[in-house]
Amino acid sequence: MAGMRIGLTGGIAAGKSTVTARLARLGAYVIDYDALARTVVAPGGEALPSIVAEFGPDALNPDGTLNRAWLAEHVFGRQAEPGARERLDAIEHPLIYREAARLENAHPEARIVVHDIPLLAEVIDEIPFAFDHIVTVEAPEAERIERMVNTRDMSRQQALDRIRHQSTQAQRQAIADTIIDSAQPMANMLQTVDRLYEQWT
Ligand SMILES: CC(C)(COP(=O)(O)OP(=O)(O)OC[C@H]1O[C@@H](n2cnc3c(N)ncnc32)[C@H](O)[C@@H]1O)[C@@H](O)C(=O)NCCC(=O)NCCS
Ligand SMILES: Nc1ncnc2c1ncn2[C@@H]1O[C@H](COP(=O)(O)OP(=O)(O)OP(=O)(O)O)[C@@H](O)[C@H]1O
Repeated sequence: MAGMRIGLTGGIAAGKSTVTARLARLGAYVIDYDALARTVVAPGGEALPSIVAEFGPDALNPDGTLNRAWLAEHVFGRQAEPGARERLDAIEHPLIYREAARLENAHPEARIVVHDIPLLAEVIDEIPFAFDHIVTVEAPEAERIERMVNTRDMSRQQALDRIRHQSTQAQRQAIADTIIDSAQPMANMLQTVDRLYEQWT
């Protein structure tokens, strides 16, 4: 691709979507990996039959859609079998990368392409893209837990379980060349994003 490819990551509820929304407004083309993960498990999506083969028919709701809460409990929950999350990732990740490549190819005009990848630190050695810059959005764990409990209908335990299955801030910072502090006031954070975009263009 002719433009610049940016990898954007951060812990759960750190503020990635807030940052990517701003970047999209400034003109970047954003590829949202959480959205791609939802596409591949949608009815008719390629991952769904493999998930049922791996985790059993309980992984589906009666209407044939993926039972996300059931699966989240079985891959992130206290009682999750060891390796369950890795088995789910092995099904979904190759399909997500293929879809991301297709989207990129469909937007050759984009000068800045942002891959919004919550798990970039986990997949850095397997992902088939090279990034010109890697940005991580970070806020203290206690603040992220508050955000999840207050705005996402998650219990404190569910928030902690999700964090436990992710890379640490130090691991994300080790792969990043830019850190956006999302504990600072929103207006300041957005200004930081605007300045970054200016540097890239
Ligand atoms: C297990 C699933 C069905 C749970 O769905 P749920 O609606 O509860 O969560 P959602 O998809 O909205 O994800 C919210 C956040 O959870 C975290 N998360 C999601 N998957 C994973 C994972 N495999 N490992 C660690 N954290 C994860 C990310 O921070 C993500 O932003 C879903 O997360 C999933 O399909 N995960 C595997 C695919 C994946 O790797 N997704 C991340 C894209 S890189
Ligand atoms: N600088 C900030 N100051 C105050 N609140 C913020 C700031 N940045 C983000 N938030 C808030 O934190 C919450 C989580 O932000 P956002 O949804 O962007 O995170 P995310 O990293 O995309 O989450 P996920 O990992 O679940 O995809 C939102 O309610 C958002 O408004």
